[in-house]
Amino acid sequence: LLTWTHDAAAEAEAVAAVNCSGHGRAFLDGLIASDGRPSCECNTCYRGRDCSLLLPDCAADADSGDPLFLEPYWQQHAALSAVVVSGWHRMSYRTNGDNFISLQLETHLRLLHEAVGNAVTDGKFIVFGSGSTQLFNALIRSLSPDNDSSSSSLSNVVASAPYYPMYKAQTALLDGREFEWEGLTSDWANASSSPSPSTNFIEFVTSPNNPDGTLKRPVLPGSTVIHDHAYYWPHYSAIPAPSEEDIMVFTDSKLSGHASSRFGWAVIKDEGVYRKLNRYLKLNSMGVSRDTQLRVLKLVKVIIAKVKKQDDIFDFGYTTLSERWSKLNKILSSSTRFSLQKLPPQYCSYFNKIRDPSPAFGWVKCEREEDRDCAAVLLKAGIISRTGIIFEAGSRYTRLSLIKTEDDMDLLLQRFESLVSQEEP
Ligand SMILES: C=C(NCc1c(COP(=O)(O)O)cnc(C)c1O)C(=O)O
Repeated sequence: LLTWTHDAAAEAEAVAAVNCSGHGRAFLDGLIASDGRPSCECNTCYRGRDCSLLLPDCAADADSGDPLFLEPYWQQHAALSAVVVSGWHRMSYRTNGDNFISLQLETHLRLLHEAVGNAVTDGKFIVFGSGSTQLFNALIRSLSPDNDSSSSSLSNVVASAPYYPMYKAQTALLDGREFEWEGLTSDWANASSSPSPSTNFIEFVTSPNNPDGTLKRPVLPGSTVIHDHAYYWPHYSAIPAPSEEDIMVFTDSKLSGHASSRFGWAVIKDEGVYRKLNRYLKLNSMGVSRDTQLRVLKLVKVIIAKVKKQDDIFDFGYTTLSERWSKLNKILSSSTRFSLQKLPPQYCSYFNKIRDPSPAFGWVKCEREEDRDCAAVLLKAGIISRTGIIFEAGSRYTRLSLIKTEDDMDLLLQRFESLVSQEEP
């Protein structure tokens, strides 16, 4: 018999029942409409009280990697994935001593990596971040010489193009005396004189890569490598073998799709780096919200319980992305103006089969000499993409997000089909 949770449950179910025509949703903390009920928050190009109006000639927005393709999965598993937060849930600053993490959640993340087979965590430490974004600079500072150390060496932070722009933007913003952004690995790898031994290189290696989905390896010999495995899950990539790197970063934004919960984690081999990281996170934010940790624990438990069983999230995600890729590839197969990255089918230990690629993003190249600004060409055709310039890959490339809502994907396919149909045979 429910007592004090009854009203909270009723409130949550009432909001979930608000009709947004399948082109939006209402939230408990959404704006209140004139009739006193939470408003629908509509998908791109949809408007009206119930999101039923599709704006004509509205641009398809394929810019951000907003992982809403997984929203239907959680709506289909509402009872399993909901969590009620009591008014007195974990009010203290302290959780499990000084590292601010839920031991249950840490245990379940280890179980998840074991079940999926994408990372080895035995004998390694785990640290939580408010998004993996918070962990990038935490790691750079923890891997750089202490500013009070005698060594004058700096950490040169580098990445291979095309790379996730956040690495450069954040490092430049938070630039400290101990480190600075030093550009492309290729410039250093080809440098005539190898970097002086006192120079410490920190290399971001994103595998699978954002924007092009390729599985990447470090380029610079002797560099300290941060392996960003945001997309090393079966939705997006074959899992040939578990990653056993010394520094690995993951995010729930791409695992369950809960980008707004701001939850990432790092798997760290070296205890010294682990301790420095913990100190950074204590001084920077005193840990990740415990409300978020509770919610992520619930989601991870659902994912683990369904691993390799009927309707597990990885099957849902891979099936959804594969269908989207086959439609996009079909449209572009008849184009001589645009091409997409070509990734090989690969054996996946999770599905135990050779599988087609299903990366989160399409990496489009404009092939015509005159189409130098590829993002501008697509924008003119009503497609918002993310220019290759910010990935340091030049303007002839542009990125398409394939992980947004079904509505976004439908609009993108419509606009691209129309654009390609205008090509002279
Ligand atoms: C949302 C997008 N990127 C998220 C991302 C992140 C962000 O993770 P958070 O945990 O949401 O902060 C980390 N690493 C890589 C390689 C990523 O691509 C994007 O590129 O549009």
